[in-house]
Amino acid sequence: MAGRHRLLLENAQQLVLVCARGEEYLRRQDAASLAVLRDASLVVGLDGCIKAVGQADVIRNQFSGATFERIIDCSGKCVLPGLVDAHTHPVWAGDRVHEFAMKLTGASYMEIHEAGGGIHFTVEHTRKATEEELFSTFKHRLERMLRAGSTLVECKSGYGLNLETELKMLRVIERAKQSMDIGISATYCGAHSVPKGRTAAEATDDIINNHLPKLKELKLTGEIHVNNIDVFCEKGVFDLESTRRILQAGKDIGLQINFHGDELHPMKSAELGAELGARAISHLEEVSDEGIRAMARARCAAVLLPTTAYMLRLKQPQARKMLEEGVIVALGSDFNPNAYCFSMPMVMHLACVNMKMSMNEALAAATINAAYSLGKSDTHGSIEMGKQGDLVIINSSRWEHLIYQFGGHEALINYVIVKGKVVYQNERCETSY
Ligand SMILES: N=CN[C@@H](CCC(=O)O)C(=O)O
Ligand SMILES: [Zn+2]
Repeated sequence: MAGRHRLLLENAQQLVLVCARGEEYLRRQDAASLAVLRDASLVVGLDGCIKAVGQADVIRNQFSGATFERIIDCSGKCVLPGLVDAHTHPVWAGDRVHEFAMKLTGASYMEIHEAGGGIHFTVEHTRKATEEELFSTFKHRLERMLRAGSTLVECKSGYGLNLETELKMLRVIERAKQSMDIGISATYCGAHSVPKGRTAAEATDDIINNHLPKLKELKLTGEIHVNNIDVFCEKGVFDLESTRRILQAGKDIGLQINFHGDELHPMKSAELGAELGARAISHLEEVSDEGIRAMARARCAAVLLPTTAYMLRLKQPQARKMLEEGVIVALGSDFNPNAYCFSMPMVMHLACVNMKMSMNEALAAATINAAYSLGKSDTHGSIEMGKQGDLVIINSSRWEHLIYQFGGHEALINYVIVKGKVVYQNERCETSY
């Protein structure tokens, strides 16, 4: 095939497709065995989409007359799809390192929250920050995520709680969407906590009567494009009935339901999410057996967050039971001032060790299934013809090193590529033996 193309990756030792038959998600056995090619090459076109993937000699013949803007020799290296981080809170001011110290000496997440810290602390600082300050720290965080291999990231608002600051956060997310290489799925999370001085019922009414109509208006004028609606459904935050009202109202204006549920107490969030047609529910440390079955039936993704369970010393979500029951399991970093982790490779490692997932299951959860949780598996999450050319190249001859080397991704990741363009090249990359 002659003509000009953007990128040729040649002769990778392993090319991890994840899946190869246009699957929207992988579950049960399909998540346990991934599609991997050996001695393979890949071509990305000028439109940023994958044009061909296959055995190196076949691709060489097929593209013998073609020219490429860039060619990367991948001998001895592995190529994987860009990682997808299904859950983050990356726009905020005011870190909480002091609370980390409190938690280490025994304070629980909810004790700190009820004493006015936690989310409230971050809300106070985020309300005071300018849009420019928020954008600058957010941009820096996104760059760190990209360097750790994430090419599509879900990003929540939720440290404003009042309309003014929620919109400020969403404008910051929109600006990054328009100006940065990394892909973003934007989530309105105005129901992340009940604002000080209000009841949950008052906050619910405010969201339904004021916040959501404004979001609808801004979508119509093209100023802000929000994809998902989120609520923190938790004892002492938003109960099941308020959660239902907010999520339904969000769905009515075209948002995908993707919310926090069954984290610290069993709330029947999973049952509610399945009933409302939620795309995804995050956390689920306290999900019921019936909730798991309902999620499997409804094809509602479980977004598991290993950093949270680890840092808060919570009981681990029952990943094995979910996988056995046929739930679509995805992973997220949950980056936020409580869980300060940018790295999906470390998240996958924790999911394997603490939640007993296999490395194949963890990679499926951090690629195609995370993409599904954001309604994006038609364009992201696997290396298949027609999908966006979002890729990670690691300097190792076995892809599993990306999970195995805990915290080792900084030396291991050689290139991160978005739409066929190298957006990060690691000069200090080392060969792993
Ligand atoms: N649980 C609720 N929300 C976040 C924590 C946010 C925060 O503590 O600032 C989470 O997913 O872990
Ligand atoms: Zn969260």
